[in-house]
Amino acid sequence: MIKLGTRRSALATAQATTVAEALRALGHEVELVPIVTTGDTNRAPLEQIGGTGVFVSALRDALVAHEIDIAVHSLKDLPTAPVEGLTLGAIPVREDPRDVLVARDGLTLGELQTGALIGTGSPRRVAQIEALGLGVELTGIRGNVDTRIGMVADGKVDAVVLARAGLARLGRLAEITETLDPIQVLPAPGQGALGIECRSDDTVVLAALAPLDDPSTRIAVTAERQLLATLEAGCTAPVGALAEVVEGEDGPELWLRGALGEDGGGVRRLSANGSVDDPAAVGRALAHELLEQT
Ligand SMILES: NCc1[nH]cc(CCC(=O)O)c1CC(=O)O
Repeated sequence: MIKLGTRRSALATAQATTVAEALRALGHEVELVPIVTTGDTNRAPLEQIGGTGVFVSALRDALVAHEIDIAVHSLKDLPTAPVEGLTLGAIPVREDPRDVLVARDGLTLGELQTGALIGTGSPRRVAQIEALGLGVELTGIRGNVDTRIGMVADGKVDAVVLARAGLARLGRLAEITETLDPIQVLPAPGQGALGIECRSDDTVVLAALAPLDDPSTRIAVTAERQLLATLEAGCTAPVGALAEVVEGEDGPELWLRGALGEDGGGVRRLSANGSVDDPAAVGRALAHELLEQT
């Protein structure tokens, strides 16, 4: 029996259930174990209570304590620093990584007038939307996907920005009014991908997870996460990154785009192509270029 730990939110449960079903389809017995994290019980702004890592540490503690064998994370919430004794046993095929707008009356970003209120608690989304110069107001909000969409329905804000992947997993794609082009808003590193964590010495679970891994997704998110780590940025930092394995003239290549919000407003943006054999090097190099850009 494989014990799979999950947070109780609708999104976390949907993600955990998908992984449990995939493992069951391969003939494994899987039990879901609910875990409560600080991020679920404390409604203060994430920056005050330790960033999105708060969603993760309780699950990691449960893994180390053998209370669970597998933790399913949204990869974008997983801190980049490695944890002794734990490893990502599988990174499955990622969902569409882009951000989306859910606005009143079917509006798109360009149709929101000066002074319109957009709700988002993400410094990355704030930096990139402000840099578009639309004259819209941004206000910090928190809460699960349902709460955030509810703020649009209640008229508290004109629009919210969310990850498309979350809405896909909750069956709520119909509420999207615009999918944002990464040229305007680059998603968070790892957005849309799941990270399935287990103990590094658990050979039985590692073997069970191996068929769920998608090498192209792993390559892409490795570059994105190394870019984030090199910028020494936390999960709530104004950093966007998106990598793809594309077909180049001499075979597959890694294409990485990065965005870094600056203190005084404005966003630095750069792109690079590199080798799929060393995605971390591609992420590191682009991070250094972003830091040197003035
Ligand atoms: N920050 C919370 C969070 N963590 C993962 C997702 C969506 C799913 C994903 O990106 O894999 C979301 C919601 C959102 O940003 O709208």
